[in-house]
Amino acid sequence: MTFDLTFDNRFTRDLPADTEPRNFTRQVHQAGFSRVKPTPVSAPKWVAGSKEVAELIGLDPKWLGSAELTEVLAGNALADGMDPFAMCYGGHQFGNWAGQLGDGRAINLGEVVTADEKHWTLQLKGAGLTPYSRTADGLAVLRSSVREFLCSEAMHHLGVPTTRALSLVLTGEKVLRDMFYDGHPEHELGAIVCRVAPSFIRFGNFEIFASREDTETLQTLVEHTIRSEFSHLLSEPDAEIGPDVIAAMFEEVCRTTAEMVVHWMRVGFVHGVMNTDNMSILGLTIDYGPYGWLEDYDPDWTPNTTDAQGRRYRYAHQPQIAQWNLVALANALVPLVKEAEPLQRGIAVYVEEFQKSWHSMMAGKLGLSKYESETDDELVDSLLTLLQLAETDMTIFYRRLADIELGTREQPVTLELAAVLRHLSEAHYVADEVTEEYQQALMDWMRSYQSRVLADDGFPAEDSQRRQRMNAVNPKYVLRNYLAQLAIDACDKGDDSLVSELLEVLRRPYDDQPGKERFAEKRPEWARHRPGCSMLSCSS
Ligand SMILES: Nc1ncnc2c1ncn2[C@@H]1O[C@H](COP(=O)(O)OP(=O)(O)OP(=O)(O)O)[C@@H](O)[C@H]1O
Ligand SMILES: [Mg+2]
Repeated sequence: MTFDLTFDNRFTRDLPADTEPRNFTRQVHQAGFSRVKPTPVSAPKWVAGSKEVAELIGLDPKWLGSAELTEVLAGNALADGMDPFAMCYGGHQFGNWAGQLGDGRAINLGEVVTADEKHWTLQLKGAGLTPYSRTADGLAVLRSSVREFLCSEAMHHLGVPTTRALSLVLTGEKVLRDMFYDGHPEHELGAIVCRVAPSFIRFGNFEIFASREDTETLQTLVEHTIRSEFSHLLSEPDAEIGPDVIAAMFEEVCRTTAEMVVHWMRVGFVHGVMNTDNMSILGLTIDYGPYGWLEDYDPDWTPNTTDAQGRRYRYAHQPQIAQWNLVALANALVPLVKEAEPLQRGIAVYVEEFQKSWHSMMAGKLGLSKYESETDDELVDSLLTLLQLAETDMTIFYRRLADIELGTREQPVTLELAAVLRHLSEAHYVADEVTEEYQQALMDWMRSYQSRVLADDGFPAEDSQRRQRMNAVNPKYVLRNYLAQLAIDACDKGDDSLVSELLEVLRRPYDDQPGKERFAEKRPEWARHRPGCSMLSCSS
């Protein structure tokens, strides 16, 4: 079976392979990967697929849902040209070096090469044991697979760099999970997501070889990465890969990582487990585990129950953590770059790039032509304080702010409390918190905002144009935590219609989509403390 796909497996060609052919848990040395086949499953069943991802990799969408493709994407069959393997990587977890981790339940099928010569690695998540499974079972449950599938695609359509998801299938197997780590494991439905990305190389792939002082394999991995993903940095295709090029690659990783995190901040995404093994060398969001979406704007929020104490991966801390992770990557590259200075330059680029992108992102959210530090530092700071003064839904707030008429420089609208509240009340979670003091702060801010908008020389100060600009960067539809949970509840009962409906709505997150407003509403009260809606377990 070929599905008319052509494979060109660069990773397995370029990197040294593990010489042990048997599949058992172990430390794997001086190898980039181990060849391992997905474990066959009893009753594969198609749940959902992404037509855009099929097209991206040159797969005729007619195959989506077919028995033939379901078999392959559930791990029961291989298409011609596939050469399945699990990668060896390490990582810093919650700030500590964790040693070898590796693809413990992800199995790469191979790299599809498209007519325009792009490479796309297909990877099954939850496809069975590998040498890197440690004490776990190599499997994934439907609950976490629905979350990964929907969020990958939602993030892409929001314009956030991310790995993609081609398919979601049920395996027919039961998987035992202790969701709350409280000694009450239960059987859940097993599932597999097929992820797609140009490369799944993580910071941890470099760290593992550096930690073992295996400079040779480290150099091989860096050469492979640069030749296949950063070839634009080479003066000619087979130019030698020395310290300068490696430092240039690092600088680019710093830049793309900064951009990725700014996007997260823009849409209110909290990754939840930003360990270095979950950081992509391409600046893609990877590993949709205990992630969550900010509902009320709370910079200290993290969805990950495992991180509830230290809150290392809370929303507002993500930019610093990304920098910490980049330092870990830099340390891994020191043996090849030889000196620290060029890598420190990369970190400085991260800081600069983040600051710059964050400013233009905030200006965009507010409908300003550009960020002026002199006025806008104060405007943004006071807004972020205001959003916490009364529990305020971040997504709804920015959409509704765009609707408030400010008038023009010649004819400013006189802002009235009642009118402002009419627009914004939908964003407030607790009516009692809209106190007089809050109303005062809100109106003070609204007036400064109005003067700033009307004084903006870069854009014509027309309300309708400002609304259009704001709505292009402030989504109406995000994968609210409780919506994902509703889709999971239905799916658990065999009804996958909500998964498909959400996938469809989230394809156009910035459009109004009449008839779909219920997916843009704030979190209902029942979901405030419900597991899966407000807090997520790592058990997936
Ligand atoms: N059920 C499991 N079986 C085997 N290994 C697992 C399982 N769950 C997690 N791991 C491994 O534990 C490590 C850390 O897990 P983490 O939760 O970051 O990743 P993940 O959700 O499995 O996958 P990915 O990062 O590929 O999206 C990784 O090496 C991962 O492969
Ligand atoms: Mg992971």
